[in-house]
Amino acid sequence: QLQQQAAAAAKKDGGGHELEDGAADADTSTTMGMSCKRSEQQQQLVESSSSYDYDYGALMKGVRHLSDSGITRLPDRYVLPVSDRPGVGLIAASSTAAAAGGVGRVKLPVVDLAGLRDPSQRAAVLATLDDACREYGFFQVVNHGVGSDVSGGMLDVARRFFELPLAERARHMSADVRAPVRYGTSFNQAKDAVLCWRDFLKLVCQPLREVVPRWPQQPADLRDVATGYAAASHALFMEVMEAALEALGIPAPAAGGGVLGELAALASHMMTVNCYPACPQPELTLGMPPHSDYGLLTFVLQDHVEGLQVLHAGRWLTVDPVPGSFVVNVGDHLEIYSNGRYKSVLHRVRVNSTRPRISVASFHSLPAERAIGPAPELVDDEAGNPRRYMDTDFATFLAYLASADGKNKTFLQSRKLPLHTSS
Ligand SMILES: O=C(O)CCC(=O)C(=O)O
Ligand SMILES: [Fe+2]
Repeated sequence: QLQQQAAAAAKKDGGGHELEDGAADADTSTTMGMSCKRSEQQQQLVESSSSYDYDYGALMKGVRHLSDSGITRLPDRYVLPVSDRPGVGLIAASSTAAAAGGVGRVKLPVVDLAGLRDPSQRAAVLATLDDACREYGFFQVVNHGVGSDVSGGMLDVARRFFELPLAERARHMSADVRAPVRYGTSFNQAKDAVLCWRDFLKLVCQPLREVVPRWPQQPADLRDVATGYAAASHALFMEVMEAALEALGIPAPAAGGGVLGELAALASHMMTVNCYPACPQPELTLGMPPHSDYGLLTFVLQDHVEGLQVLHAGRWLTVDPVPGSFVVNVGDHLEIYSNGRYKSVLHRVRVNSTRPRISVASFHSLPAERAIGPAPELVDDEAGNPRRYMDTDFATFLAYLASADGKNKTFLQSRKLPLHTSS
């Protein structure tokens, strides 16, 4: 029976794509085509919503294994169609965006947490944060107080995890997307028609005390280091979320109230440790396809190697890595909660031929079953601020996947109220 399942999985893998039409095949010179990629968390939900079986064959060895084996040519499974390759600049349908096209660099707006903590500077920092979330959906935080022992230690233990023998890493492979620990490769290895040049270790971080005993025991310090890092990331998330709510003009609730109170009581938190090894033909593939993130805010810690690109005004901008800073981006839930004021934007990861790259992405949001809609404070028909999104929870997400919408709209687009679909 296992063999049958593996065969079925391999077949789906080869072009099944029943929930994902358009991702690889669509005309990617339009934003719509590009938008069909779902976020990692969304992919997970897809896996959990269909009885999916993995092909535990050669594929599963991942790209670290391929890179270590010294290949000089990119295997066909990783070669993207020409229109999806990273060097192709034309990514938007509109002529202005097409004219802008291409690839550039960006120094993300800087949100200084020391300034945020200083009453005389807080308003100015909030204005920077507000601009960044509207314009880019991305910013970086500095002076955050998370020590280099914590963040540098996390990157270091991540690197050592991927240096473990494959057999040790493979102990954590799991088809159960809710497993507190999961090791794998590509974006959604069971479904990707073209694989991505990425291996990952996914750690569920909530409730922290309960899940840590299920995390890897190798390297021996991983649990300790990742626990400290997860706690720091959660604390940072709470502080930045509080600032974002203030910037949005949502009054601070009485202690324990409002969204912040809910998050303090119960938040969802997942960490993905990404490994992008050196790749023999980086211009033919991607480490991660264009996608948006599903939660409220994502905190990305990256090493000194660039690779993250953000879609802005029709161009892919490479984010300059700033050692010691966190890259923060708005997820789908915050776009909805802010009634469209903040943008959950597409981003992707490029790889290169000489330098392996490690990143750690922490996804923070409300619990999956909590319905999220625009904050009432931000909806005011008379002031020209009608409600722009329907309420959204896990169940509506699954319904979207099963619907025709899932084939040609992003999840976010599918949650927009009809009046505003063109905006
Ligand atoms: O590797 C990166 O810099 C970004 C990772 C990312 O976008 C994700 O994990 O969702
Ligand atoms: Fe992402």
